[in-house]
Amino acid sequence: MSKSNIVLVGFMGTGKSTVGKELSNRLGWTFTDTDTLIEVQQGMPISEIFRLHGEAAFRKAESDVIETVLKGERQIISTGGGAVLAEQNRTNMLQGGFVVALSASAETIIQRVSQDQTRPLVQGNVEERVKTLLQTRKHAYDFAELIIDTTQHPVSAIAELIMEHMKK
Ligand SMILES: Nc1ncnc2c1ncn2[C@@H]1O[C@H](COP(=O)(O)OP(=O)(O)O)[C@@H](O)[C@H]1O
Ligand SMILES: O=C(O)C1=C[C@@H](OP(=O)(O)O)[C@@H](O)[C@H](O)C1
Ligand SMILES: [Mg+2]
Repeated sequence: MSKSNIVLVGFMGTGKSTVGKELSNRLGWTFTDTDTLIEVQQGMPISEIFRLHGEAAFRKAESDVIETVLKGERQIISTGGGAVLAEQNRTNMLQGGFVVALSASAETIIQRVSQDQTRPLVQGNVEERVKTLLQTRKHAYDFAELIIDTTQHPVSAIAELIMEHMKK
């Protein structure tokens, strides 16, 4: 494989953080979750960053982290669901890594994100918020080099699919 990082993108709840950890364990590559890095840098959870500083400040931090992290190599980089919205981030991802998009059915996403109520963009009526955002971001992940629907697959199978693809 010519590219030295794997970048996971996709809507909230498609499994980027979970699959990223699994891939990192299997490949022995460093695991980096951009959300976790931002939380460590700012010393507070994502929900607090949104609440105290607003989404725009979070997006700026996210772009900075993506640019910095992509300078390294042999990393599995799990991004947040909105990281792909900025064109510069998409350009950096494609330049610095092999970009894999994870997807899932709306029902699956609703079920998965309902179990963890910390995501600031899907507070309140989770079903309605997810459906609206899914519509807004319908084509946001199309730029990826590989797209995997995770609805019917366990995490281990998704990691294997990605590893199989890297061998080609
Ligand atoms: N393939 C899968 N099958 C079943 N549950 C999954 C799968 N991938 C992730 N999950 C679960 O869905 C939830 C969201 O996963 P997470 O990795 O945080 O997604 P993301 O980082 O894309 O928002 C977690 O509870 C996780 O255990
Ligand atoms: O879709 C989004 O805009 C967001 C997704 C979250 O990450 P996950 O996709 O890992 O849940 C996190 O970055 C933040 O809450 C915003
Ligand atoms: Mg995540």
